[in-house]
Amino acid sequence: MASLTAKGLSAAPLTRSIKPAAPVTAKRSVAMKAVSKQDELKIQAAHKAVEYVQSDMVVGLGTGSTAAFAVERIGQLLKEGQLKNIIGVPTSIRTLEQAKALGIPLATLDEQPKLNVAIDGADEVDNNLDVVKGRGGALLREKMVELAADKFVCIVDDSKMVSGLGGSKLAMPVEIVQFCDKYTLKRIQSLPEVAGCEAKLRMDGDKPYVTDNSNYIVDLYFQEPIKDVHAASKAILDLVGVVDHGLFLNMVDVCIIAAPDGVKLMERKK
Ligand SMILES: O=C(CO)[C@H](O)[C@H](O)COP(=O)(O)O
Repeated sequence: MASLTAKGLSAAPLTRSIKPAAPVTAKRSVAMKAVSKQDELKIQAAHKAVEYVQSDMVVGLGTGSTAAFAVERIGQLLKEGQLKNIIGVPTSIRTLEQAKALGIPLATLDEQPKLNVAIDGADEVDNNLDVVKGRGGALLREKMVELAADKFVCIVDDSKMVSGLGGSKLAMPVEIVQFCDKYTLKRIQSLPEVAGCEAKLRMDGDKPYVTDNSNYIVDLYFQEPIKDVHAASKAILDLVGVVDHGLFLNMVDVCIIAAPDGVKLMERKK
């Protein structure tokens, strides 16, 4: 198990002093609609994560409802002049469009191969800070961008915490090429490293869901947490036809977890 510290946010190693976020109320959200209690937690985690962003940084912009609050906050700070000269590297077309609308200057990994920080949500987080991502379908670009960042800050509400990955009984996604998808799906499901999982092609209405990279997604459903996530990761990735999967292992540096009783921070010790 990785060595982690859990601590209150007052002890967080943040250096930039910025105007504190306006108190989160049920009236505030990305689209200024009423937000749920869970969205309030996501906003708290997102705003805390944005304190890692300083002027002149290249920042990975995650995908999903939690990450969208961080993107919104970065846009707001740029507009107010509290942040300057930020370049965002979006992890999906959705995020690219949101960031563009907010006026955040953008680049690709081709143009900015080295990022200072990336901020993104997750679907499951375990005590080692290994995470499942990609229920929003953006896993490949997320993994590429987040691996290129000096610091990957993961932001979640406490509903995402699990004792073992796969334990939420929700999907663990695998991005595959479209060619002979049923063949690849069967090969994934037959791997001993994911024995007992059920594999389903992700659908978008009556058609397969297509990722930003024109691939399909196979969602794996587990009854029990995955026994050996590293073995599962390698075995899935070794299959020809698989592009990547939603197990993000040894990648998260800091996880900000918002819960009704406060916001906590867990750090991976290097
Ligand atoms: O990996 C992702 C998208 O591919 C998201 O970060 C993940 O699904 C969490 O999303 P949300 O913050 O909406 O719960």
